[in-house]
Amino acid sequence: MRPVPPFHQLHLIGMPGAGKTTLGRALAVAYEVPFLDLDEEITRREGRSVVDIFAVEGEAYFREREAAVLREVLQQPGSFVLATGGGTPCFHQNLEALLKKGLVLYLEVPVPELVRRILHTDATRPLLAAAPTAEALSRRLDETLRARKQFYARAPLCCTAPSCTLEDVRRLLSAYQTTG
Ligand SMILES: Nc1ncnc2c1ncn2[C@@H]1O[C@H](COP(=O)(O)OP(=O)(O)O)[C@@H](O)[C@H]1O
Ligand SMILES: O=C(O)C1=C[C@@H](OP(=O)(O)O)[C@@H](O)[C@H](O)C1
Ligand SMILES: [Mg+2]
Repeated sequence: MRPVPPFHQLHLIGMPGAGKTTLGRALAVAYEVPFLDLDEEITRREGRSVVDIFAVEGEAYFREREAAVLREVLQQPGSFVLATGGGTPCFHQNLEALLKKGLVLYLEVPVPELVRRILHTDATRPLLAAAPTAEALSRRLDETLRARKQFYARAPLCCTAPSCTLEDVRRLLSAYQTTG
């Protein structure tokens, strides 16, 4: 019989490169629940990549679609793990929607580690495209984090390990259940 997961919906938030998609997928496997990635859901509905949406329609359009698709996804029945996009909690009252429907976990990763990861990945991140060097990327991420911290800080769960593991999340979930 499938074990009951210690959450109804688990929502991962954090900066680009924090590992939301990677850890989210692993958590879904570990807890035997479906995995949803908000960027993928947007891409599927739009029939084009996030990069294309940003390039052709601009960020405001992307944020509107993101907010609409998020609300749709949050209505899905049953338990699941959701990886949001880095900016998701910061627009259109999305954080309130996330907090209302599930347990929100912030992956807090230091900027130098984000820089290392983003430089080593070939997935394009449109908001960081204007940062051609590691220094520029680092400055850009610092600024972005400064603006977003107020949103991320409202998550009831926060993993501060630079490389958050399944075991770290298990501990956080069990401490959260114990303390209420
Ligand atoms: N814990 C980790 N340690 C090292 N690299 C990681 C870790 N988690 C993710 N990465 C790498 O960082 C990059 C961004 O990960 P991703 O899961 O796409 O982040 P996000 O969805 O938060 O933007 C990918 O190349 C991924 O392989
Ligand atoms: O930080 C952001 O504003 C964004 C992060 C991306 O997701 P990841 O955090 O998964 O890279 C994606 O939603 C879009 O490019 C915008
Ligand atoms: Mg992602």
